[in-house]
Amino acid sequence: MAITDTDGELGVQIAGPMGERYDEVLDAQALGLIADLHRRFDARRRDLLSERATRQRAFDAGERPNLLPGTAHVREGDWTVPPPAPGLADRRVEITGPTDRKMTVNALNSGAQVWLADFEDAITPLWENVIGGQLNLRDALDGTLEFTENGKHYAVGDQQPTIVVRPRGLHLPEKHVLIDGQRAAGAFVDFALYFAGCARRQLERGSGPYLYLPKLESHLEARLWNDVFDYTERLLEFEPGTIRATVLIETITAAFEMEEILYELRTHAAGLNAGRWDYLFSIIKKFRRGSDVLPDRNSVVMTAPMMRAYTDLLVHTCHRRGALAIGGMAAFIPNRRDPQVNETAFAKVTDDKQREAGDGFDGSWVAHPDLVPICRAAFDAVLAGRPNQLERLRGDVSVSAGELLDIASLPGEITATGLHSNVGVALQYLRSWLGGRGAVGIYNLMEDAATAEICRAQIWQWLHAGVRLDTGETVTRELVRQVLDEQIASLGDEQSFAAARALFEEVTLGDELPEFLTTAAYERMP
Ligand SMILES: CC(=O)SCCNC(=O)CCNC(=O)[C@H](O)C(C)(C)COP(=O)(O)OP(=O)(O)OC[C@H]1O[C@@H](n2cnc3c(N)ncnc32)[C@H](O)[C@@H]1OP(=O)(O)O
Ligand SMILES: O=CC(=O)O
Ligand SMILES: [Mg+2]
Repeated sequence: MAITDTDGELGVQIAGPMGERYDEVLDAQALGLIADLHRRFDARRRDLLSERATRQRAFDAGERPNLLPGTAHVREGDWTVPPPAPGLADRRVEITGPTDRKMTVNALNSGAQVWLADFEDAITPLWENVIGGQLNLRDALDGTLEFTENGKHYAVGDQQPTIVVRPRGLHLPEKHVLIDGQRAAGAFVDFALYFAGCARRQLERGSGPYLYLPKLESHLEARLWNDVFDYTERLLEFEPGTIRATVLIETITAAFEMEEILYELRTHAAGLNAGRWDYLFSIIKKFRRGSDVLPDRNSVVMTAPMMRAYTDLLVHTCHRRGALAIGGMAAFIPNRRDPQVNETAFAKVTDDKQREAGDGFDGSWVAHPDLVPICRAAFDAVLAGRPNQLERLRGDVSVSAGELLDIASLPGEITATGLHSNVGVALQYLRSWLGGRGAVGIYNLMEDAATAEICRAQIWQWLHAGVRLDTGETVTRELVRQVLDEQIASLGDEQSFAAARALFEEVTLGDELPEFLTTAAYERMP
C-alpha cells in the first residue's frame, strides 16, 4: 500500500488508497482537525486506556466497582442538561445500521425518528467503509444519494430521520491516517471527518451534528470527549453546545458513573442509551476471573433483576437530569421470506419495546426497517401525543451496587447448546467481519461486534473457570476445538473459514482475554 504524504505541513499521511472522491472527505480542514485533535488529545486518550488496564488488574484481584466517593457532589447537586436540540426531542424509534449506500437510503426512508449511522458495532472499519460512509452521509444531506441496484431504484425521500453518528470507540486505531508518523484514533477520525464534512450541512437543515458515544468506561472519558467538542466548536466557530451527544451506558463501570457522565458532557449532553450487548460483554470481561460465571448468552434476558436494575437506574438518572433515556436492541430480526420467523421477531420485539416504554424510556432501537412500526406502536401507546416522557421521574427507583452486580441471580444454565451456539456465531461473525460486513443475521438474530464479543468472551470465561456443561462435559480447549471442527464441517467450505478460525482461536483460546476482538481483527485487514 502506497503511503502518500498528503500535506507535509500538516504532518498528516494517508496510508490507504485514495478512491474516487475521497479527496472531498479528506480535505485540508478535515485533516487539519484530525491532526489537531491527535496532538492535543491523543496522549490523554492513551492514558485513559492505560487506566482501564489498571482497573482491570484490580478487578482481577477481586475488587468491584462502586459509586465514586470523590464525585458525591455531582450526584447530590441540582443541575440539568439543556433541553433537547432540534430533532432530538422525539426519539421514539431509532433505526441503527451501517453507512453503506443502500442501508443509508433504506434507513433514511424507514420512517424512524432517528437513524444511528454506525461506524462502531455494525461495521468493519475497512478504509473504504470509513471513507465511503462519510461520503454517503454528505451525499444524503445534499440530496444526491441516488442509484439503481439489482433493478431497484434507491433515492432518499422527503421525511428523513435525524442523523446521529456513532464514531468508533476510544480503543480502535485508524491505521490509514498517520499524524507525525503515529496512527490516529479511529474515534477522532470518524468524529472529525463527520464534523468537518456535515456539521454545517446539518445546521442548514435545522438539525445539528449529533453523536452517539460508544463503550465509555468512566466519566473521565466523557470529559475527554467534552473537551474535544469544546475545542472543535471554538476552532471551527460553532456556537458552544452545538454538538449533542448521547452516551451508551454499555460497560459495567459506566453504569456506576451515569450521573457523572451526563455532568461532564453537560451542555453537549442529549441522553443515555442502554447498550445491553456490550454491557453484558463488559460484565464478562471485567469480572472474567471471578467466581460468578454468566449462563448461556441467550438466557440472559432484560427482565432478569440485574438487567432491570441497570435499565431502571438509567431512566431514573436521565429524567432527573432532563436527558432522554433510549432503550436498546432486541436481537430478533424479521425475514421477509419466512412468516414464522417474522411472527417470532415481531412478538419478541413487541415485548421488549413495551417493557421499555412502560419503564419510562423515551424511545428505543430497532435493527431492521420492518421493526419500525412495532417499536412505534409500543411507544405511541405510552407517549399518547407527547414527544417523550421526560417528566416521568421514576422516583420509585432505588438501585444498589449489589443489584447492578448480582450476576448470581441471572436465570439460565451453561449448556452444550450454548457452547455450540457461541462457537457457531463467533466463527460466522468473524468470517463476515473479515469479509467487510460488521452486522449480519445468523440463526435469525442480528449479530454485530458487541454480540460476537459476548460469544467469544463467554467461551474464554467458561474455559478458564473449567465449567461443566449440562451434558457433564468440562469446557476445555480440546472441546472447543472439537466444536469448531463440527461447526465448520456443518457449514461446509472449510477454506473460507481458515482466517476466521485462526482469529477465533486467538481471541478465545489464549491464556489472556484480548480486550476487543475488533482490535485483533483489525490487524489482519489491509
Ligand atoms: C449491539 C448494537 O450495537 S445494535 C446496533 C448495531 N447493529 C446494527 O445496526 C445492525 C443493523 N441491522 C442490519 O445490519 C441488518 O438488518 C442485518 C444485517 C441484521 C440483516 O440485514 P439483511 O440480511 O439485509 O436483511 P433483509 O434482507 O431482511 O433486509 C431487507 C431490506 O431491509 C434493508 N435493511 C435491513 N436492515 C436495515 C437497517 N438496519 N438499516 C437500513 N436498511 C436495512 C436491507 O438493506 C434490505 O433492503 P433492500 O430490500 O433494498 O435490499
Ligand atoms: O451498542 C449497543 C450494544 O448493545 O452494545
Ligand atoms: Mg455496543
